[in-house]
Order: sequence, then structure tokens, then C-alpha cells
Amino acid sequence: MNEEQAKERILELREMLEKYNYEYHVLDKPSVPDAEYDQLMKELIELENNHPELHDEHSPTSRVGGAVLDFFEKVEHTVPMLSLGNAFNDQDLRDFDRRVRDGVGSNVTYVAELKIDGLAVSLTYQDGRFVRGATRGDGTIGEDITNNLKTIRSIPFKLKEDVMLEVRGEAFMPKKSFQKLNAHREEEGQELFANPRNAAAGSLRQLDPKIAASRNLDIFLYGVGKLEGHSVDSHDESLTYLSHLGFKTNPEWKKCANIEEVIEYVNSWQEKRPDLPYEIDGIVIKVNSLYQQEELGFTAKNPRWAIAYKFPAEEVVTKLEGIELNV
Ligand SMILES: CC(C)(C)c1nc(N2CCN(c3ncccn3)CC2)c2cc(C(N)=O)c(N)nc2n1
Repeated sequence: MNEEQAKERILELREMLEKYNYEYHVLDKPSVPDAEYDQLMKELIELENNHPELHDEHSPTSRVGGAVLDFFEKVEHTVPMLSLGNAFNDQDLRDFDRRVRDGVGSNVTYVAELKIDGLAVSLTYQDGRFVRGATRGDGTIGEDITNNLKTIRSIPFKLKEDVMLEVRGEAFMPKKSFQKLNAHREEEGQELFANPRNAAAGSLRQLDPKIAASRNLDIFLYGVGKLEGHSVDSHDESLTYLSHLGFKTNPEWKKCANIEEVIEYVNSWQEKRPDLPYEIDGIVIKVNSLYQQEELGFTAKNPRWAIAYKFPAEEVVTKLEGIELNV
């Protein structure tokens, strides 16, 4: 094929592969068999190698990891990534609810979300294209890990709308991937990761993105930092909008009319937690109205409009060689 046809085919393959990638990794509903996806990817890699002048950092081929870095650049978060106050029992949640209602009156609804046990990250999009990804760091200064985050297949390179957006989420390693990774490390006589959170953090701190690409990481987005080109009035609307843009949001969130419904949700998920394919360490509860969030504001370091209910650490049965210790 000539130059013009090659260019056309490259652009066509990029569109197709991005769409198939979205169906598989965000919707979990692939429309083509893996073999067809792999065949198309192989064709695109070949065509791009023969046409370096058509290089595009947002091509689906750049998901497999690019150049090895010497270090990570520091990044300042335009909107600081806050931390969360904790609740440990129902009374703490009722106290939180009372403080909220003292602040904004009794007409308040909440959104409850699973608290994914991973690594908090922030993704920046300009004109709807992924331009940078960073760790939370200390909430103000994080590390630029764009190259590694690009290997997470559920992170869209191009959004459904050309908005300027800074979105927050939790990168994590699914339980099955964690077990496979540690089994492999055990065979190789390497040190094991203690838990999926450490494995995800360790993978995203690798200077070689090919390592991150091999770790089957995933992400759920849960909050908007900066947003230009669209406006929302409530948190549940933000989650719906993020999903509309093409982001993977956790499907288990629930709008609760009052704190009693929140307590029900918390107790139900404390039971169902072991059945999830990823680890959670609690539930995050947020005042739904963004206007009321503004009114409530922040303490020195936490929002007054959100709290994290922490589950007790899961019992661990340590099995040494033949000896069973119930800890
Ligand atoms: C936007 C707010 C501040 C309300 C917020 N903050 C969160 N976090 C803050 C503390 N973080 C943190 N991380 C490290 C050290 C200190 N704090 C880790 C993220 C949230 C984490 C999750 C999750 N994990 O699934 C979630 N569904 N919603 C969150 N929402």
C-alpha cells in the first residue's frame, strides 16, 4: 500500500483498537475475540514501525510501555488531594451525620462508595486527551507516573468530549492478579508482596513501564478535581458524567437518603467484601450536593463533607510449614 493508504489504515486501526479496548476493559463486554484484537494490534505495530513520521503518543500501541525513565518528575496538584477523616462504628457515622446536619440542615443525602484499597492517583486531560497522571504524594506534590498509568487499559486516552479535566481515582491490582504475581515471584525465589495495595504501588513506582504493563493493574475513578467545559451539581452526577466520558467508575456506589441507609450499606458490604475481585478497606461516605460540600468546607486537612468508614483488618491465618497459627 502507498503512503496515503498506510496513513488511513493506521488511523482506522487506532480508532478500532481504542473502541475494542474500551468495550473489554471498561464495559467488560468485548465485541471481538481476543485473537482478532491481537491480530489488529500486531498489524498496527508493524505499520507504525514502518511509518515513524505518523508516531502518536496516544496510539493504542503505547499501552505496552515506552522508554525507561531515570527518575519521576515532581508534579503539583492544582486542586490538592485531601485525606479523609475515619469512622470505626455506627456511632461515629451518626456523629458525622449530626455535624453535617448542624452545618447544612436536615435536607441532606449521601453517596456511599466502596473504598478501593489501592494507590490514589490523579489524571489530567486537555481537550479530552490524557496528558498526565500523577501519584497523590502528600496531597499537594506527587510524582509524574504518566508512562506507567498509560499501561492501565481502562484509562481512556481520548474522552467522549473534549473537556479539560482533572480526575481522581484509585489504581489497584485485582486479587487474582496479585495471587498469580506472588506465585510467580515465589517460583523465582523473589520477595513476595504483602498485599495488593503494595503490589499496585510497587508496580506504578517502576521506572520501566514494561513492568507496570505486565502487572494487570486497573483503576476506578471517583472524583473530579478541576473541570472546564461542563458543570455538575452533585456527586452522583459527577460519577455518571465520568462514566459517560469513558472512565471506569465502581458500579457499587449508592445514593442514600439518610445515615441509616448508609449504615445498612456499610454492614451489607462488610459481609460481601470477601466476594469482591479487588480489595476494599472500607466505605467512603460523601454529602451528595456539591453546594452543601462547599458550605461545609474543610478542617485543617479533611473535608467536613466526607468520611471513611474503616473495616477491621481481615483475619489472616498464617500457615507455616505444616503448623497452623490462628492469628
Ligand atoms: C474526594 C475525597 C477527598 C472525598 C476522597 N478521597 C479519597 N481518598 C483520600 C484519602 N486518600 C489518602 N491516600 C493516601 C494517604 C492519605 N489519604 C486516598 C483517597 C477517596 C478514596 C476512595 C477509594 N479509595 O475508593 C474513594 N472512593 N473516594 C475518595 N474520596
